[in-house]
Amino acid sequence: MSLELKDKKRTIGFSYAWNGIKHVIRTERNFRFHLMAAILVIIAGIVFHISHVEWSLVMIVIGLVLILEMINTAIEKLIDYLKPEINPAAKIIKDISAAAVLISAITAAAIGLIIFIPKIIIIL
Ligand SMILES: Nc1ncnc2c1ncn2[C@@H]1O[C@H](COP(=O)(O)OP(=O)(O)OP(=O)(O)O)[C@@H](O)[C@H]1O
Repeated sequence: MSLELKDKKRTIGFSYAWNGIKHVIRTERNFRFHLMAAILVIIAGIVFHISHVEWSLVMIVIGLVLILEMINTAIEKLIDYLKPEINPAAKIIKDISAAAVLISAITAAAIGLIIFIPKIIIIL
């Protein structure tokens, strides 16, 4: 495959991914909430001068929550496409997918508290 064709395919791949990101921002309230929370945590990280290791942990959990929120949305859409009617299997698939997001959010909140609470206590 020529270098030019490879570049073109890569650009098209990015544009599809960007399209997916725009879609979840526009349509998913939970995703917007997690994105806002991520922005606030990044601002807090700058304000409190967190360390490189702390930044790495913050970035990992922010990525984890946003990625799982997107996968959850994709699973919901897939189920709605394949099984739009009420169905017990559809229910449990969606419930498990939502539970994955919840666990990632709890993990992120726990890491946020571990990093920021001691810094807030020092200020107070
Ligand atoms: N086809 C279905 N059959 C049975 N239960 C369903 C079905 N679709 C959704 N549910 C139940 O409703 C819950 C909410 O599903 P829904 O697709 O509305 O997602 P949501 O959490 O409201 O996400 P969003 O707000 O992003 O649409 C599911 O977790 C599941 O328990």
